Amino acid sequence: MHPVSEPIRVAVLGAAGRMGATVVRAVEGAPDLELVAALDAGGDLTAVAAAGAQVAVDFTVPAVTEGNVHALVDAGVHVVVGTTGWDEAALDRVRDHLADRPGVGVLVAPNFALGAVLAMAFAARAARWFESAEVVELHHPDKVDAPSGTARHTAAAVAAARAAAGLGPMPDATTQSLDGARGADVDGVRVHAVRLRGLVAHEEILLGNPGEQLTIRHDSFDRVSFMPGVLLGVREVGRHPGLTVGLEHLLDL
Ligand SMILES: NC(=O)c1ccc[n+]([C@@H]2O[C@H](COP(=O)([O-])OP(=O)(O)OC[C@H]3O[C@@H](n4cnc5c(N)ncnc54)[C@H](O)[C@@H]3O)[C@@H](O)[C@H]2O)c1
Ligand SMILES: O=C(O)C1=N[C@H](C(=O)O)CCC1
Repeated sequence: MHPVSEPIRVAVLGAAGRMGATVVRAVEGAPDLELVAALDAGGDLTAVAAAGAQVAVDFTVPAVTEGNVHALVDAGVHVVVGTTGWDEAALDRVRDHLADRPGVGVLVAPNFALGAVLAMAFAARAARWFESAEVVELHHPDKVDAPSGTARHTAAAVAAARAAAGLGPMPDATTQSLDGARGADVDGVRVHAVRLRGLVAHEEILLGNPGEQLTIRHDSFDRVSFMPGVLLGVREVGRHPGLTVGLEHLLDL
């Protein structure tokens, strides 16, 4: 007889939202996980530790997610964060906080869809071979942040790969434009955000050379696409103390 291990006790923050509600169903459907708390705006964060949660999953809003993480780290609860809007300064604050809480793990991942993580990795790998690279992200119009966390993460990875290969700025003769026409600048990579009813979450990385183009595209048609990655994060975060940024670090890419 194999010993039967106890389920991991999980709390979900933002449980009434589009992603939070999907995560609640995914946790309830996983035999090795147990949902012990589901909170939305106005909920009492101390209920998470009080319910015995070992891992909390945060799909809330950019304005509150960092505060949630610090409170949960103080309570000794591992955190899986899908909420976007993080910048380097906020990530550094969490990293510093975790240095005082050895054993606690926080995973911040802008995209939990396995295909999106692979698209980012492929783009970073291809970037050094192309003169030009731009990112287009396309989302549902209820999204509050732009560009998407995924697009920021992708552009930063493409920029780092270009810098490591010794590539300079991309060709661009634009000297006159309406504000915003050339998109946002993420480490020198242009990022364009589309908001359109009917979409869920989509990204294209366009890579150009004289006479050729490589397009890497990923589409999430349904929020269930994020669930295998979220559940992987829940199962793994306790084995990765400190701060991990990006699901790619758990996928052996
Ligand atoms: N990492 C990924 O794979 C991934 C995938 C989809 C969405 N997202 C991100 O997840 C976030 C949520 O997206 P969504 O579409 O579910 O948004 P949503 O607006 O549907 O849900 C957010 C929920 O958070 C709740 N909330 C607000 N303040 C709260 C607080 N203090 N405590 C608890 N709950 C609070 C809101 O009431 C709402 O129910 C966004 O930042 C989005 O970009 C990430
Ligand atoms: O629906 C959203 O909002 C999404 N946000 C993430 C992002 O900003 O990258 C991931 C995809 C869906």
